[in-house]
Amino acid sequence: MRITDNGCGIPQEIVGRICDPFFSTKQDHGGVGLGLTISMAVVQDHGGQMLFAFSTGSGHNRHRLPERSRIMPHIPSKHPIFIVDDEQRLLEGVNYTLRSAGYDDVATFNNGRDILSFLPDLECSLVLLDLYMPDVSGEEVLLRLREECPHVVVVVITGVDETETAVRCMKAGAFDYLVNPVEPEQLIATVRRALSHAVLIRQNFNLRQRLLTGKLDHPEAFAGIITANRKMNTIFQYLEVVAPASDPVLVTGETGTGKDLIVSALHQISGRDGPLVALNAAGLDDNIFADTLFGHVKGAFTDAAVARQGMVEQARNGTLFLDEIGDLTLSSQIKLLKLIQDREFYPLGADNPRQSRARIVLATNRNLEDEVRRNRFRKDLFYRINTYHVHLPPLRERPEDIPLLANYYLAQAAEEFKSSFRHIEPQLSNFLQAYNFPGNVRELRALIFNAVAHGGQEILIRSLSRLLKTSHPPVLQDNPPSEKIMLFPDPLPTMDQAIELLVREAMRRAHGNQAAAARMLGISRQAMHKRVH
Ligand SMILES: Nc1ncnc2c1ncn2[C@@H]1O[C@H](COP(=O)(O)OP(=O)(O)OP(=O)(O)O)[C@@H](O)[C@H]1O
Repeated sequence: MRITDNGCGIPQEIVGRICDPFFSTKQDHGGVGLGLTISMAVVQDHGGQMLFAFSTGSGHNRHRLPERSRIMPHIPSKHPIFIVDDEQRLLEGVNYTLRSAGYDDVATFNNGRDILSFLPDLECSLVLLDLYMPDVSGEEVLLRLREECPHVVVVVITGVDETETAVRCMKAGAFDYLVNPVEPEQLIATVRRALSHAVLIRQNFNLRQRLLTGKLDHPEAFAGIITANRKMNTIFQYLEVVAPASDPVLVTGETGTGKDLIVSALHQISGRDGPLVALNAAGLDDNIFADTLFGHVKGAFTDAAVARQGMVEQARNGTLFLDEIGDLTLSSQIKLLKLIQDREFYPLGADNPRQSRARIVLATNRNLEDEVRRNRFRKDLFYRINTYHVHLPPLRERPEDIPLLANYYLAQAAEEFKSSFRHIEPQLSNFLQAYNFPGNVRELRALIFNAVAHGGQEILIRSLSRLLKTSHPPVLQDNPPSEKIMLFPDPLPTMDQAIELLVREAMRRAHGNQAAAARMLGISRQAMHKRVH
């Protein structure tokens, strides 16, 4: 079902349901040939449902639509803009400028009362508001909008250049205040800024809602990511909020934390109709990077017997995933920055640029801030790709996931090797949790598969014991010191055994320096000396 703002294509049953109490605007686009004069339908995203209004051509009867009939099934609408002005000429002028600039989801209102009749369900992104109107003034509309629809951005456009009024409007929450005559360029630039602001407000709002409910809209997209960790769940919620946007997403985390899985899930919920196309940038020199990404035309260089389509084009309207972005050469970074900023690129040998519609997602296991400090990663590129950023916690910071993942991989390995080792006992789980897994989930998987392939539980215990001897105990780094969690084996060691272990660990970390080890444990040097000997 498609409903457009000129009223065409409105199905009979919907018209039948809502044509009686109608809502009017000054715009008149003609009828739809159903024996009714429908002048406009405004279609909006209404939290999973659709809200729409339409009017007869006469515009005499103005009623608020009853709740029931205004709520319809969801049809996504990108950035609806409402213009409110009692002067027909100005209303049409702004409408025309917006549509000429490609904003075709625009509705017009010739008075403030009509727009207020939609509150609090007004689901547009931006209202361009005249101040001086009969009936209800623009200032009153502004106040009600700020109060009841805080996610809607309001730009005041008025013929009166009064500082006092401008200050009052800005204080009341207007995003900007423009004085007529407004140049088209100025209007478009303001609308662009206001819509970006609206996207941020909405994302913020959605994120808060999700965090409050803790629910996911697309649990199926994350089903392959085994976790019981709260932080991971919050990351899923964040991804659901930013998935429909077009700005880049940066995914960081140590090796083996599941960045690839996250990118697949993000693509799945993005609603994009193109494919997910992935490029691993590690080890690519600048020429190969450019050729792989942008392609070339036939004859671009000696061996270019045929044209090559680059990955940007292959991704179409989908997702372009650039992995190991921290390894890009500086010259490739410039090319990538241009692609992200201008959304266009030149295949090698092409005279004209091509447009890119793909959403760019980037991943790295490096600390990009460090790389920027060391002048190995461009600061401008870092800021440009850092708009949406998720950092996956390492496995040692989500110990509750270790038994889950171990059993998950054990089931797979037991099936593959026809093994009877099919369950990890709690004691063995504790043993696993005592290891810090520098290779994260990938390492855990290899450990389990290797054990099952070579004999089962005994091998797992032996491998783990060997690993534990040379590794640091896993301490959660991001909690305040008083809340640091240490993982203990089961059964617990006795007091003496625990003290002995602590002393040994402190001496190891202090490279045998007793004074330094004593400071670590908060005891005197003499006490340390006694413990060591
Ligand atoms: N939470 C998880 N649930 C199930 N499998 C996982 C999970 N996290 C990671 N894996 C698995 O671990 C392996 C490594 O994951 P992935 O390739 O996504 O890591 P990565 O962070 O991209 O690593 P790298 O930086 O080395 O590319 C894959 O086999 C992946 O399926």
